[in-house]
Amino acid sequence: MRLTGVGRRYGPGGPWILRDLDLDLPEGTLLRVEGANGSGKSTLLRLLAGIDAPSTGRITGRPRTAYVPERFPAALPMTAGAYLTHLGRVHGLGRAAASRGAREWLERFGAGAYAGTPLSELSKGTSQKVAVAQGLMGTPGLLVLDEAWTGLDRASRGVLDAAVRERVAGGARVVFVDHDPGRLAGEPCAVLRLGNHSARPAFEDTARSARQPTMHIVVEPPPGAVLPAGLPGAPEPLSDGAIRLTVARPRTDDTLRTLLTSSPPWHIRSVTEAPHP
Ligand SMILES: Nc1ncnc2c1ncn2[C@@H]1O[C@H](COP(=O)(O)OP(=O)(O)OP(=O)(O)O)[C@@H](O)[C@H]1O
Repeated sequence: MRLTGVGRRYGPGGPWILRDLDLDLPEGTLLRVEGANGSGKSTLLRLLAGIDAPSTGRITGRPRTAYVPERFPAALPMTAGAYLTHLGRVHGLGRAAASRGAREWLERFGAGAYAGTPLSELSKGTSQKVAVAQGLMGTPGLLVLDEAWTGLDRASRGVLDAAVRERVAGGARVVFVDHDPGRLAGEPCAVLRLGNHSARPAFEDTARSARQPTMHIVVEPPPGAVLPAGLPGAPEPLSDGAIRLTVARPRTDDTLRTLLTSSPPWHIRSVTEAPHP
C-alpha cells in the first residue's frame, strides 16, 4: 500500500492539514502516527481507512481494511454478539467461524456475558471492547486503530497489544495513534510524526464550506459472498443483513464498480449522501 503526494485540506481556502505525504506501507508494517493535538492524526487515519479521500495525491494498493474509530457509533439496533458476527461475515468469515469469532473475542476481552446485550445498553468500557473486537474479526490486511486502547481496562489493553503483534507478524499492516508513548514498546515500529500547523482557523470556521461529502452505499450481499478486498473501511451491518459502507464521494464510483463487477455481483440498494456529523 502506498500514499503518493497525499494532501488534505477541508475546503479550497482552508489550511492544509496534511501535505505532500509519501508513505510506503509494506506488509508487516507497524506504524505509529504521532503529533500534537490538531496535527491531523485522525485525518490521516480516516484517509488510510478509506472513509475520507485526499484533496490531492493518491492512495493505492489498499488491502481489506478494518478501522477502529475514535468514537464508536453504538446506535445500531442489534446485540453485541450479532453485530460482531455480521462484521465477521463482512470480513470474509463463514457463518460458523464468524459466530465463533464473535464469542471468542468477547470472551478474550472479558465481555462474554454481554453477547446478548443490545449495543445501546453497553457501558462505555464494554462498547469500546466491542469496537475493538469488530476490527479484529477476520484477518484484514490493514488495521487502523485510532486511540483504540483508550477506555479499555488493563487486561483488555494487553489483549489488544498481543493481537496487534500477532497481526503484524502475520503480514498485516497496523497503523495506530495512542496517547501512551510506551504503547507497544519493544516492537519494531515505524513512527510518522505530523507537523504542527499554527494559525489554523477553528474547526467551526472551516467546517461549513469545507466538508468533503461522504456517501452511504447500502448493499445486499449475494449468498455466501464477502466484501471484495480493498473497499473502504468501516462497513456496518444493518439489522436486515444488508451492509452500509461510508465512503468519501470521490471514491463512490470506484466502490460501486468493484461491487457490481465482483462475482457474483452485489445488489446496490441505495446510494445517499451521509448526514453531516
Ligand atoms: N470535518 C472537518 N472539517 C473541517 N476541519 C476539520 C475536520 N476534521 C478535522 N478538521 C481540522 O483538521 C485539524 C486536524 O484534525 P484531526 O482530528 O485530524 O487532528 P488530530 O491530530 O487527530 O487531533 P487530536 O489529537 O486532537 O485528536 C483540526 O484541528 C481541525 O481544524
